[in-house]
Formats: sequence, structure tokens, C-alpha cells
Amino acid sequence: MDLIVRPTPELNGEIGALSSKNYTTRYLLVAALAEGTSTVYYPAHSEDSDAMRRCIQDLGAVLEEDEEKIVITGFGGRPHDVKELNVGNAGAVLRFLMAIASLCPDVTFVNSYPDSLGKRPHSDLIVALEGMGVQIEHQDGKLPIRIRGGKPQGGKISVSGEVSSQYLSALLFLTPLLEEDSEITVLGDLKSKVVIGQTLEVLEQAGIQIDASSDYSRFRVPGRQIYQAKSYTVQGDYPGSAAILAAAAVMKSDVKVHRLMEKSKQGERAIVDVLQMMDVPLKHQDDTVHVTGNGRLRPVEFDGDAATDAVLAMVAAAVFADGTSRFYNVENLRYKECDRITDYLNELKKAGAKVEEGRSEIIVHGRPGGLEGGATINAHFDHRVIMALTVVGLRCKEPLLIKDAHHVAKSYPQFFDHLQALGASVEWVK
Ligand SMILES: O=C(O)C1=C[C@@H](OP(=O)(O)O)[C@@H](O)[C@H](O)C1
Ligand SMILES: C=C(OP(=O)(O)O)C(=O)O
Repeated sequence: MDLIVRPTPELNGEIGALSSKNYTTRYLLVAALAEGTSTVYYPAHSEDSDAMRRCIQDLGAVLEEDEEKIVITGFGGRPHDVKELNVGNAGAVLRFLMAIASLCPDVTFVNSYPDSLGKRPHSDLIVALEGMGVQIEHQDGKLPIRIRGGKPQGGKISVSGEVSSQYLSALLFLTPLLEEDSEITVLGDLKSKVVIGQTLEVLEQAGIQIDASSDYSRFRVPGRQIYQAKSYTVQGDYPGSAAILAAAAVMKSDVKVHRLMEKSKQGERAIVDVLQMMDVPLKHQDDTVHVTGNGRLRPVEFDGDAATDAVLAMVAAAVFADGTSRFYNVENLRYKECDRITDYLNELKKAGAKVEEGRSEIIVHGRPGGLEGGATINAHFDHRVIMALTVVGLRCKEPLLIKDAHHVAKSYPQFFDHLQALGASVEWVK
């Protein structure tokens, strides 16, 4: 489905942030790996979290659900002998479950999004798992991927962190279940390092003991551990909320987003600091971010690796700043649902933005007077491109038509409802 974003002068109102995608996938997984029955309160409801839900059921977890929670009886360290798993377009779910599937005799991950997840690389994880004695068939490191496991071996394990932190997270979920103790060494410069903090936080809550070096380059993981059944509460999601906050920042607004923990380990909470650096009037207290925008923004320089899933929203705000902004250390944006540098900037240019790319950076020459708009946008199967182009479209002179905007449901199905509730002029078209 396509969506029209029309110029909108003002946003006003209050919303509750959606539930965190990263915490939901992790809590569902540790609950599935536990012996006994766990409860996850306020899980995210999106395509990615549904993918994890569906796959852990296929692997033998038993789920009962109501409005506020999912009660999960885990399969412990013994997943069912499932033949096929379909993770949809969810990268983290795929990578985490590739590691867990190595406990099964023979599982194939199908390629249901050939133009998105089907293009993303998994070689670094494949190499690490092969080093643990797992046999893997793949298409040059890509889907479909067939994993013939059974009894992966711990011990000394190396994994590259250069492309994604998800490979390391995957091994951190698997190794506590192995017979042997493990020592994981991370090769190269670990990207999205802050996300490993979320993995370790959840593992600790699940009763798993891991000794991590302070720079996250080495991990000692005792084997034969048991995931404990626990109750978890999912916090609000900063990456999705970043787009709402950016929208409020680029125009006259009085917008509150609730349920955004000040002490969260989500790196994307940096959206608050970045908007403040851009002189956007806002307050963050009692887990509520309150933006009182006036449409005036200063340019900013930011290391985007610290907040990988919020960079596109930050760039969308910078499009209207009164000067040149730079987002650096962002090469791994190229390996997401689309190439979030080249593909994203091409769409921004269609709307009239002045942007330039380097291998690992995005440069934005702000246009405080607003953009022309009047363009048709290709979503590239990417929820974050859709959200960011919506932010831009609200301040264009002519409407933007976003093709296939339904892919927003990968992480934030209520995004357009939330924006409409705040007064944005957005409309689905057939
Ligand atoms: O571990 C996770 O849940 C995620 C890690 C990040 O990926 P990379 O480590 O590939 O940057 C992030 O972009 C993704 O949305 C979710
Ligand atoms: C990149 C993302 O997710 P994943 O890697 O899990 O597909 C994202 O949510 O922006």
C-alpha cells in the first residue's frame, strides 16, 4: 500500500512509545531457551517480533497470549527437530536463530524477502559457527541457509564484529548452553557495540553468567548453564520514537512521547541529545520526552554507530537545519534492509534535499526554507526509510507519495496512526 504525506504546519498531543523491538526479540528468545514458564509483559507487536514469536513456537516453545503479555514455556537447550524456519525480513531474528538452530539436526532458513534480507551478508556468523563444527550450506553467505548442527562445540571461538553486532549476540545466546566453556574473541572493530549491552543485560536477567571485557572484545562464557524462567517487562522503543521526535522537531509542535526510559541501554536514546545539540527545545524527565519545536534547527556532527537505528531520523531532521551536518562511522547502514546510505540519500534527493555520501558518512546541507517535495518515494522494503521520508514530507511544499509504505510494519505498525493522532496529514492510498 502507498501513502501520501502532505505538508503539515503543526504537531500536537501525547502518545505512548511503542514497545522495544530489540528487547522483545531478546526476551522472547531467552524465555524460549529457559526451563519452565516465563512471562513477557508489553511485548512489541510488529512483523519482526511476530517472526521471533512464530519461530520459537516452531522450535517447540508453547505460547499463550493476551492483551498485555505472552506466557512462554521454553524448550530449554533442546529445540524441536524443525525442518524449515521463516524469519520474514528480520535480520536480528535470523542471526540469533541461526546460532540456536545449530542445536538442531537440519534446518533451512528460507528466503522470503529476496530484495531485502535476501541481500544481507551472514558470512561472519557462518564462519564462526563452522569453526564450532556446524555444517552450513549458503548462497555466498546469504539466504537460503541450511544448517546441519546437532552438537556445536564451545571452546575458543572468533567472530568478526566489522559488519554487525548481531553475530556476536547470536553466539552469546548459544554458548551458555554448550557442554564446553567458551572464550569468544571479537575480531576487528565491533559495530553497534551498544547493542551488545542490551544482549548482556537480558542474559543476566535470564540468570546467565558471562564475563565480558570492558571493551567487549573478549567474553568468557561458562558452558552447561540453564536459562531461568523469569518475568520481563519490555521498555519503550527509541529507534521508532526517534522518527516521531524528529517530526516534532522540524516544525511548530507540542508533543510528548511517554515510556522512554532516561537510563535505557538503547543507544538510540541519543536522539534526545542530538536534537538538543540542534537547539530543539525539549525536556526529558519521568520517562517522557516533551518537544516544543519551532522548526529552527542547528547543524550537528555525530558518530552514528552509537545510535544506528536512529540515524535516518536524525538525518531527516538535519535536512532542515541552517547549515551542514555530518553523520560519520555509519558504514554498517549499508548492510540493513537496504543500503541506508545510497538508497536513502537517493530518495531524499528526489524530495529536494542536498545530501552527499562517503563510504562511511552522510553529509547534509540543510535547507531551512523547506524542500520542494512533489516526488514518488521508493521505500526499498525499509521501515526506517519510510519513517524518515515521512518526517521530511511533512515539511515539503508539495506532497510525497511513499510507495509500499506498509513495510513500516516491520517495526512500527502504528506509526502513521500515531502521527495522525498528533495532527499529521498522512493518508493511505490504494
Ligand atoms: O541486535 C539487535 O537486535 C539489533 C542490532 C543492530 O544491528 P547491527 O548490529 O547489524 O548494526 C540494529 O540495527 C538492529 O535493528 C537490531
Ligand atoms: C536493521 C534493523 O533490523 P534487523 O537488522 O533486525 O533486520 C532495524 O530495525 O532497523
